[in-house]
Formats: sequence, C-alpha cells, structure tokens
Amino acid sequence: MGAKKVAVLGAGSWGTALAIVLADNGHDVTIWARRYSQAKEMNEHKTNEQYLSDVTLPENITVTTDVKEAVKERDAVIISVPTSGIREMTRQLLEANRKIPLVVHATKGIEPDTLLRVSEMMEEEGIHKLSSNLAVLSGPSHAEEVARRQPTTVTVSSQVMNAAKMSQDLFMNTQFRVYTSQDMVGVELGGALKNVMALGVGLAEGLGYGDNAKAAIMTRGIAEMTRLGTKLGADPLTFAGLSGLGDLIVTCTSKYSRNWRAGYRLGRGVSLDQVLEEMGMVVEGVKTTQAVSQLAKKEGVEVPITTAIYDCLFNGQSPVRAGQLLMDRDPKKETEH
Ligand SMILES: NC(=O)C1=CN([C@@H]2O[C@H](COP(=O)(O)OP(=O)(O)OC[C@H]3O[C@@H](n4cnc5c(N)ncnc54)[C@H](OP(=O)(O)O)[C@@H]3O)[C@@H](O)[C@H]2O)C=CC1
Ligand SMILES: O=C(CO)COP(=O)(O)O
Repeated sequence: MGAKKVAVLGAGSWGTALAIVLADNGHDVTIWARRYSQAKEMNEHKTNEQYLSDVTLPENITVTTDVKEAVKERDAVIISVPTSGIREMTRQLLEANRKIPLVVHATKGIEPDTLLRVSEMMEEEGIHKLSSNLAVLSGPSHAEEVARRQPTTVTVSSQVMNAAKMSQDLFMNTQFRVYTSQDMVGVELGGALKNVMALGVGLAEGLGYGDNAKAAIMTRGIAEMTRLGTKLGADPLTFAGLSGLGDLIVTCTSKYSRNWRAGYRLGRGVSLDQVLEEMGMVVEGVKTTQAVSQLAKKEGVEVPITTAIYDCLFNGQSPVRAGQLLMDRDPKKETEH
C-alpha cells in the first residue's frame, strides 16, 4: 500500500507504539499529545520518557497539541486514549469537523453506568458524522515490545469488512501481523474483560498463590468472558482468538501488564488509591470491573471471578476471603452455564 497520512490521538504508551508501527510502514504520522511539554520533548528529542523510555521515535513522526491540525487531511485517525477520555476525544474530533476515511480505536474498556463498549460510546457522541468506517484494534500487544519491533499479532475488527481490511493494510508489517474480524462486539469485549482477569491473577500472586491458581483464574476467566460475551451477541470463537485468549495470556503473565501489577500490589495489601497513584499509567481493569459487574447483573449472567475482584476493589473484601468464597461455591460441571 502507498504511504498514507495518519493521525494518532494519544501520546501514551500505546499511541506512541502504534505510531512507530505506522511510521515504520512509511506513513506520514502526526501524534496528538494533550500536554505541550510532552509534544516538545517528542519533537525535539524524539523520545517519550514518561511512557516509553529507551525508544527513539522515527523521523516521520511529528507531534502537536492541536487536534484540528493533527487530523487535517488525514487518510486515517487512530484513537488511543483511556476509556475515560473517549467521549471528550470524540467531541474534539467532531469540533475539528473533518471527514475521515477510516477511524480505528485501540482502547480497551467498558464505560461504567452506561455499560457501553468504546465504539458504542463513539457512536453515541456522533462519530458517524465524520466517518462510516469505524474499526477496533485489539490483541496481545504490550507497547514496550511493539515499540522495540518484537513480533506481535493483533486483530482489527469492524462491522464494515472494508474498514477492517483498510486497517489491516495500514498496520501490517513483518513484525506486526494483523488479522481481520467482523465480530466487533467480541473483539471489544475480549480486550476489556481480560483486564479484569489480569487484576485477579495479580491479586492471587500477590497473596503468594502459585501457578495452579493462575491457571484456574485464566481458564475459568475465559469461560466467564465467553458466557457474558455470548449473551451480549459476540461470537464465542472470538474469545478463543487473539483478542480473547491471546490477550488474556499476555496480560496475566507479562511483566509489562499494568493490570497484573496493580492486582499484585493489591494482593500485597496496598490500598487501591495508592496502587493507582504509583502506577502513573492507566489501569483500565479497575473501572471495567465495575462495568462488568453491572452488566452481568443486568444480563443475569453469573460472573463469580469478576464479583470476587469487585468485592476486593470496592467493598473492602479481603483477597484471601474472596478466594475462599470462590473455592467454596456449589459443585458444578465444568461446562455448566
Ligand atoms: N500500553 C499498552 O501496552 C496497551 C494499551 N492499550 C490500551 O490503550 C489505551 C491507552 O492506554 P495507554 O496508552 O497504555 O495509556 P497510558 O497511561 O500509557 O497513556 C494514556 C495517554 O492518554 C492521555 N489521556 C489520559 N486521559 C485522557 C483524556 N481524558 N483525554 C485525552 N487524553 C487522555 C494521556 O495524556 P497525559 O500524559 O497528558 O495524561 C496519555 O497520553 C487503554 O485503553 C489501554 O488499555 C491497548 C493495548 C496495549
Ligand atoms: O492490553 C494490553 C496488552 O495487550 C496492555 O495491558 P495492561 O494495560 O495491563 O498493561
């Protein structure tokens, strides 16, 4: 594919790593950062010390704090801000009022209270006025490894097959392999729900439990994710793919996972407020745990692991007791729903 003009909104770990993939593919990339000091550092020193130290940005990336300028005459816009920033970011895009041939979001979360997925939040804000091609990019992909060009596979999904194909063409290279899917519901839910399970595995390991507990949470966790996802209209097979099992594995086992690390610190007895303050980066699983609990109640789906994690995060439950209660549940068949 020929070189395209692409904007990446969000200069955190993931936005920066995705911009590097796009720049490596020869595209002309503009990153939008919300702080002037960060934009200046990225432009002048080609670094992003706060979010991805040790990485040098390619020459074909420029950084601006002006959304209008970032999205001017762009073939594609990539959105990579936390779920809590999605509505405001979409509103700023609408204010810039430029038609965009392709919009790809790379955010993993569900909004508490509205219980909407990220693409639904964007639709509700009116993204369709700017683009009829909305896709999501998700999968096992820590920014730290992507930025170092280590082999990575992801899925891009859209209800519009051509949008998924355009996204694949834009990102795909020899280190970054991209698959397409049309199950946007499943791909978005997989990316959001696995963060809850990573908090759970971190909690268990923080308590000193071993690989058996980790395997239990991951395996029963994917069952829980699939049960809820299927009820919400996802293809169950999606949860066996990159944006389900693949991302669950990487987030529950990687030293880079903020969700795992947050869970681990909680398991060591550190308070949630302190954990979040220490992290300095987004831990999406915390708000997603709240959203999934609400969603499961609304849909009448049993999510015992999520409920246990919710109680530890928000109801002062001791992680040891939460684990005991999970183990003491009524006997079940493994495949029972
Ligand atoms: N890091 C990773 O490896 C991966 C992350 N993701 C997902 O990507 C999304 C972004 O995460 P990530 O880049 O890691 O997060 P980081 O914490 O590394 O960076 C967050 C970025 O978003 C900006 N930001 C925060 N709040 C807002 C807001 N309200 N409006 C606009 N910008 C905002 C921050 O700006 P400032 O610095 O000014 O606060 C910063 O640039 C998350 O949903 C995450 O789950 C997906 C795959 C991999
Ligand atoms: O989604 C991710 C990897 O695929 C990043 O996970 P964390 O937010 O837990 O670091």
